[in-house]
Amino acid sequence: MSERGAAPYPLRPDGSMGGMKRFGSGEKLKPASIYRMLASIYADAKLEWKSLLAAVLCLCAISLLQFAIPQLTRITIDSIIPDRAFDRLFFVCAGILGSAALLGIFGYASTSLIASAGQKVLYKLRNDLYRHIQSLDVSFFDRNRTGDLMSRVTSDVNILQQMISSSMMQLITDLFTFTAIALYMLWIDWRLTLLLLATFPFMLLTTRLFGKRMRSSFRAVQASVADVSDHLQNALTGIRLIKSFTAEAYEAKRFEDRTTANMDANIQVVRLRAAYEPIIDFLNFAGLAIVLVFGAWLAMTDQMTVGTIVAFIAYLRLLQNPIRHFSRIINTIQQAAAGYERIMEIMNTTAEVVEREDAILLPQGKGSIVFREVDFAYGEGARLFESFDLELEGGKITALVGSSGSGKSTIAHLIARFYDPQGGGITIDGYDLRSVTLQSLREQIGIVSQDIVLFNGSIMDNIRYGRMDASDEQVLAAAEAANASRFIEAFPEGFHTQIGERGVKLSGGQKQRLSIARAILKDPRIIILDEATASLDTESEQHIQDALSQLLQGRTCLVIAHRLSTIQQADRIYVLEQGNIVEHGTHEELIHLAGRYRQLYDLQFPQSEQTRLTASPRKREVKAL
Ligand SMILES: Nc1ncnc2c1ncn2[C@@H]1O[C@H](COP(=O)(O)OP(=O)(O)OP(=O)(O)O)[C@@H](O)[C@H]1O
Repeated sequence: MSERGAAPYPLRPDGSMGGMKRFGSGEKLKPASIYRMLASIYADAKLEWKSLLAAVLCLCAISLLQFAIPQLTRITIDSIIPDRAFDRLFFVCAGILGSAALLGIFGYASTSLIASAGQKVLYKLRNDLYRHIQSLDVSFFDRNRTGDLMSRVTSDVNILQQMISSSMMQLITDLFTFTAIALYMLWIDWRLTLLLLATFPFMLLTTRLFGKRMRSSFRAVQASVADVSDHLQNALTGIRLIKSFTAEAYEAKRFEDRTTANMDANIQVVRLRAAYEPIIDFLNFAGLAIVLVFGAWLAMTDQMTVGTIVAFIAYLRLLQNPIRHFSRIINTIQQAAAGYERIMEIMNTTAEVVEREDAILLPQGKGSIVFREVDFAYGEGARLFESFDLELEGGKITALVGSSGSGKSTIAHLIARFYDPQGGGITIDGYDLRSVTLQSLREQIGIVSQDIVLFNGSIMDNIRYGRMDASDEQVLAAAEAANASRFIEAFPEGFHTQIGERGVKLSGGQKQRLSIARAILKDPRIIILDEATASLDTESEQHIQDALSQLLQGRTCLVIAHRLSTIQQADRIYVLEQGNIVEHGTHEELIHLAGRYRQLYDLQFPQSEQTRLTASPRKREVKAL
């Protein structure tokens, strides 16, 4: 197997990740993209239009109540106090308390309605995103970092959630309140109102200037979060490697570099916010000064009552609230828009390996696999195969040997259609892989490799992964055939023993037998063993060999092996070097050919060299290419 894992296939020279761009480079986020985000999110929210409508009505009521309370103050100052109307004080008191209670009720209703509609939209978005990521092909995962993808599904979606649940509601309330109050103030005294509103363009300008800078800082924050989670993911899964190389200090330093970038980006955001808020506060006070000075002059010249000035001051706060909140809301919206773009990048990435519209179900046949004039390169890399031909006879065992990087695993990947060749074609029983559905193709292929993935769950669940609808009896039979029953039953909880991160630990050989049981249960027509016994000791290898011979019976098998002891029974062995077949034949034929295979064999079994010298030099009918 090639070394995939620690550093996935790197970025292209331009820093891009193929289908998907990387973020954090300060690209421009246009208002149009914010609008598109809102439109698309709220298009999804249409499903929830009844709750949204009810929430909007609640918000209107909140705006009216917020407008009404200062009116009570004005009435008290302007008419109740001068008239000494003690009896009306009760109504003022009841009015204020009643309005406050209603504000609470409408606030509760609108918050919970919007929050639950928002949650439902995000639930859908997160699941769509996950489903879409799963539908993308292997090359997408080669190009993109796991931690980065994880942060898109988790933290980017969370930011959107924050925006939908709290910020948007605040924005809507503010807009209603602002419009109602501005109209009222204009009606009462348009000169004072216009004077007051003169500070608003400055506020908007400041918000806009800071908004631009904040946006790129947010992107940097989000990109650094992705870097941190990517590093964590790599380091935690590779903790054994780190320890064996005592690379803890080196890794800690690399982690520190990423957290430093994250800290710097966050500090930048805080600094911007810290500079922005005092400017807005200053403009707010300028508004207050205008109301007080100009209002006092109006009152002194009997053009306005004191009550109206007090109401104006109360309204001023409400009028400024939207702008005040706007900075916070705009932050969240900016963050959400950056997150949304990152999410949409994935959603807009399409798989390269796709099913044709007229794809048919691959019929059950003998399972003969033919590569005809196949050209293949990974991504933009150098060509690995050129006009490559290969035949795997149905129902027979074919082995691939050759030096590391010669392309053995790639052949397995091409058969499973993890990648498509750029030229030529691959057929199974005469059906081009591109003409059949992916499901029907992959259902007929079982892959057992050296890297065994077991999920958190019981042993039973893990074997059943091979065929979800299998009965318990079938799972037990598969485990028996894979020589796994004995060790499974030795656990106190038998097949219900939990494995994975928080369950029991299994040895390499035990894991391997579970993966073979899984493949036996799947009962595929084609089996690919990719270095399946590479890292086992002799004892467990014997168990596994027995299990494997059960698995291989009557199927088309492709065995990729470095250890030549495991493939001597193969019907045909191909020796691959740098994407070319250099020899093929049976084990005996290749030994007598005394070529590359013989060379590899002698390296692994030095005592056979002696045998060779004494063996008759009878030439077999061997094809050496
Ligand atoms: N996903 C990938 N993206 C880019 N290049 C890849 C990818 N997988 C493999 N390669 C490259 O393709 C070549 C063939 O790799 P492959 O894994 O098929 O070799 P192999 O014969 O199976 O090697 P080994 O015996 O070491 O497993 C190597 O040069 C490898 O670096």
